[in-house]
Amino acid sequence: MGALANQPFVKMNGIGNEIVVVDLRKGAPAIAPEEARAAASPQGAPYDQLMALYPPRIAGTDGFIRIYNNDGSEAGACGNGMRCLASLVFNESGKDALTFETKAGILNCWKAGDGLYTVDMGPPRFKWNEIPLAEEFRDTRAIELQIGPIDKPVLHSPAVVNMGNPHAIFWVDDVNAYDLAKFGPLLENHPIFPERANITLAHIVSREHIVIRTWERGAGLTKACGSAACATAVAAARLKRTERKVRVTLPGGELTIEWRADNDHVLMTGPVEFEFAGTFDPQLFDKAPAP
Ligand SMILES: N[C@H](CCC[C@H](N)C(=O)O)C(=O)O
Repeated sequence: MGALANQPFVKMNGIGNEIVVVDLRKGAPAIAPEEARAAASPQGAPYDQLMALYPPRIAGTDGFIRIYNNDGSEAGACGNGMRCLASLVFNESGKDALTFETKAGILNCWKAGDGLYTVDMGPPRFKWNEIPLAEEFRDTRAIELQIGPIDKPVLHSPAVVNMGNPHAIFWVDDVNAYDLAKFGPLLENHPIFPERANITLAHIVSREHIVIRTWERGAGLTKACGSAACATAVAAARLKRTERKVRVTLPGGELTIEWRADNDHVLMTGPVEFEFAGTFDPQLFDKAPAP
């Protein structure tokens, strides 16, 4: 019958990034793309990302997490979703620190006080074939890619970073001055990105503050993308335009991102919000929409 029929879920958000968490620790098959799309429909629980928690596969971890975008595709990492899911497991377990296995690696989470949670997103990756890009670029701090007229590009020379998923960051003076709903899908699906990419517009306000807006791979415009905030902070620090610890303002709120010098890991700290709990109606999945 699939994984989600009759399954209880929790609807949350991480600074406006719409997250649904399902606890499949009792065991369930992997979620099929059409099931993920049906679950995200208005009759289900509309979300940007669905976080599915499975039993641990590695001793010492608290679970294995698979992450789905609302178009049914699977994501390696989701920073905001990790905080939401971790907050539920913190409440249930009374632990102070949690470790989860994801497709992007093993991630640690801990309580940062004042209702904030920190996720260690691991180290960023910069090699062209790790992003991945379709062709070799030696310097991924700025790659040759532009959109708009050739002699007067609208957006150009993004930094690219893999933060558990592929990101391209375009530096601009005003993140609201561009039609991201128009340029986002073109860039997300550009042939230079064989696995597509999350597309971010970033304005560096000061050495400690960046403002961003993101078109997410597989989910479109969202109010916040945690891994994009991490990727942007790292890309700006690589260009020596910011410190390694910055405040990142997203349409839905603020995150603190720190790229540690000692172990190269990126730490993301922010709040979570509980919205409501529900159960997926099995009928949703009888007539799962075709791709
Ligand atoms: N919203 C997420 C990122 C989802 C990434 C996803 N769109 C992909 O790479 O497929 C976050 O807070 O990090």
